[in-house]
Amino acid sequence: MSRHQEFRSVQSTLDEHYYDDDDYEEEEEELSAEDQAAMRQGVADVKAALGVEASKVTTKQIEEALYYYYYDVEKTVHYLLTKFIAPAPPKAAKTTQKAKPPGKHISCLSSRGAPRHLPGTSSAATVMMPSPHESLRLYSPIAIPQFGTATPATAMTRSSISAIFDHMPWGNVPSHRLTVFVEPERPRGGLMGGSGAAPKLTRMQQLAAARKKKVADKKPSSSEDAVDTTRQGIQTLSVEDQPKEKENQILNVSGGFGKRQKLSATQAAGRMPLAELSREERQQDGSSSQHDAMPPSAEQDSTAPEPAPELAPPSAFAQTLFGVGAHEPAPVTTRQFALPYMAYCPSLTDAFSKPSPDDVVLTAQAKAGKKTDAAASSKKKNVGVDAVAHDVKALKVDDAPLPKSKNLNVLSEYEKSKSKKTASFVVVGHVDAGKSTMMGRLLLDLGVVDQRTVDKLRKEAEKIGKSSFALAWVLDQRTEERARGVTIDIATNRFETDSTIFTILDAPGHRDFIPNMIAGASQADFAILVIDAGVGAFESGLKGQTREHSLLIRSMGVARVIVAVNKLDTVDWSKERFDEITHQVTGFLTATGFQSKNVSFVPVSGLTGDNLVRRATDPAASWYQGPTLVDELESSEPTTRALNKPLRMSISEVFKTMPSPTTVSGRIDAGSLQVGDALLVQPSGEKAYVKSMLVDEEPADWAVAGQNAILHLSNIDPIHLRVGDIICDPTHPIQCLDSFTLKALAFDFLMPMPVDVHRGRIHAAGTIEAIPAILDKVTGSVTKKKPKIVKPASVARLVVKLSTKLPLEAGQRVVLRSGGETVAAGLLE
Ligand SMILES: Nc1nc2c(ncn2[C@@H]2O[C@H](COP(=O)(O)OP(=O)(O)OP(=O)(O)O)[C@@H](O)[C@H]2O)c(=O)[nH]1
Repeated sequence: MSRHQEFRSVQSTLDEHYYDDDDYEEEEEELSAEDQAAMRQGVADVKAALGVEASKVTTKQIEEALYYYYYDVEKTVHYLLTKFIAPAPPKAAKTTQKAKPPGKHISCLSSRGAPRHLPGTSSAATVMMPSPHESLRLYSPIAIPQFGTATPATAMTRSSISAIFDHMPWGNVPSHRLTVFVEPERPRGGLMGGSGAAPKLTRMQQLAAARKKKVADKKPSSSEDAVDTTRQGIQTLSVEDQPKEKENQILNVSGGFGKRQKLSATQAAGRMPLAELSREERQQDGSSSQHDAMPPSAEQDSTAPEPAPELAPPSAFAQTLFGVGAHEPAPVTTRQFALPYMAYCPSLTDAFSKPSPDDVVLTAQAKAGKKTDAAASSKKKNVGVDAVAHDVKALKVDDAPLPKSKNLNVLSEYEKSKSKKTASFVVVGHVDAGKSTMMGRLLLDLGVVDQRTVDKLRKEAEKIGKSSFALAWVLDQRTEERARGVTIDIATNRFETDSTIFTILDAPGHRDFIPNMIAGASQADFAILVIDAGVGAFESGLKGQTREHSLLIRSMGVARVIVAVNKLDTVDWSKERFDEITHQVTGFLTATGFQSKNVSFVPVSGLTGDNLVRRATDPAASWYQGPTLVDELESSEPTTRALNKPLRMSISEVFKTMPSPTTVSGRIDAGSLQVGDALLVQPSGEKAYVKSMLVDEEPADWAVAGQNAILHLSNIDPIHLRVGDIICDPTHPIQCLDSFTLKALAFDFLMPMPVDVHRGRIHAAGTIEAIPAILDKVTGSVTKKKPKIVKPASVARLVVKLSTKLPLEAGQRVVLRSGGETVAAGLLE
């Protein structure tokens, strides 16, 4: 392909890509009067300048040259001289061919993008000469982009095309006159417009970019190299190079955070950028860097080495990622800013980085034992001694000394002791039956609470319009309970008679608090069932919690119940009313499973105290000459104690006391314990030791089943202790189960269904998974296998699955509730 063909190809490509036919307009109009005048003057001037040589060129040639040089006489003369009058001798054939006026073969672009030729001549046929500026713009490598992206064809031929015009005089423009091309601002968002954000890459471009990034990432020989590279980069980010010592001094005093504060303060004061701040600091130090001293002109000189930019110190995040590096010089550390918690050592990891206190003790004990043997066998070896010394040292640091045990025979101590009997009773009954008032009055009459206290409570109760609840407030001590006038949780108190120490468990009557009532019932030896003798109240109670509570206490193993027929003062101590209630409740209780010999009735008024501690003074009550409530309580024999069984104590409360930050209280259900004993807490599985204890509020060395004890524990964190947990003998631990079989009395229809499982103070979600059998109530033998449903009042064997593991074992009493109702209760098999 000849150069001309090559150029035409390029030209056509450019035309094709950048010019629409619509934009192309032939300028066929005549010269304006102004142009004609300029042309006439130009021709005259050129001819005058050429002198005799003017005869060698035609007027038309002069006009065309003038036109294309915009009437520039000097350029026109130069052109005519070099082209027509005294042309340079041809160098070679090829060059000669090159010297032919290109305008004969090409049409060129004006600055507007249209060919400039003398009006009245054909664009294709007329000699067309691009101005030097136009040729530069067209063929300069930087000129192309202004029209958009060059096609591959133009890119390939661009360099070769520029050579075409090497010989042309208008190509020899002095460098100082060359157009300096400033690349125009690219349209925001690319040629297609858009937001100006990075254009969306195509799938192919994304893949290419990912591949490129992958190759770039692989460049460091190893990951360490990469980290080093990054670290070096971070190091170069440091603002400070010179005033290291001063910086270190500052940090030695205030630490990294102090430095950070200093910087922040300065920045805040001056509102200067970090880079300027750094320079400011250096100047203060009197050690301006070379870079700082450089004048702005020098900084801008392109021949000068690229000045190091003002760099920010590595961010705290970068330092967190890459650290400081042991080999790095101290100044780098001066730019460390303290992050919150950077110096914090998580106690959890530390907690497991060392042996537990128990492990240390056991190891020390084991080694101490071994040491004796080792010393006897080989005294020459001092290794064991060092080990024991180390362990002893560890003991001093980590562990509280273990409580000493007196190694008592607790059961024989209990038998020898002449202490009073102990008994716990739960007070149950329908809401507002008068349970709390009755217990408050009992405590007042027994002298446990003095009259002044009750008067004070009465005044307080009067303020909120609840003066009738003054006695109830002796037990209902919570603000919410007092405000609402209902008991919410079990309230405990204690009193003594001549023969027995009683613990009161005052249960809430409201159906919303049945779980708390169950918790109270699980600790009781017997129960007082309070019935409101008022007209209508008894009847509604029998349908409500009188019935449910009776069922529950029986299911919880309570065999003895004293029925206190209360508020008889409101019915004028009517004997008929009392007899009626006695008759109905006896039938109901015996149907529930209580033996009639274990059920007794006392007509009382909790408000006045009649027949509680003393006999009724109201003459209307003279018809009753039977025992008072306290008499009934004293005559109630507590159930047999499981003294010889493994220790089981359910936790009622966890609290702090002076002798121990970890104190628990509860009733000992089985077994015994003494100070110094090791205990196991389930379900946490944590071990603890009995540091000291109180039994019935008196310091004691031991405690047995049936007693309420307060234990001060050591070597355990309170986090492992919760209300309802079981404290047991580590050698005979209670198991934690998530499935069990229950022999239950149905209070409602039962089938495979979700239930709440209550045992003492703990409860969890569960499901009746299967009903293997219906049992005979008396003999316990199977009457029907795998029933689909269990009717109320039937006894059935149930398989219950729990959502979580609970400390459970055979013989324990469990209550199942569903939809806020008690549906079954029974014994774990
Ligand atoms: N007239 C009379 N009123 C009584 C008697 N006993 C209690 N009351 C009143 O009955 C109301 C309820 O008494 P509480 O002792 O709060 O009843 P409760 O059974 O403990 O209530 P909950 O525990 O919330 O179920 C109070 O206003 C008492 O003054 C009584 O023997 N005679």
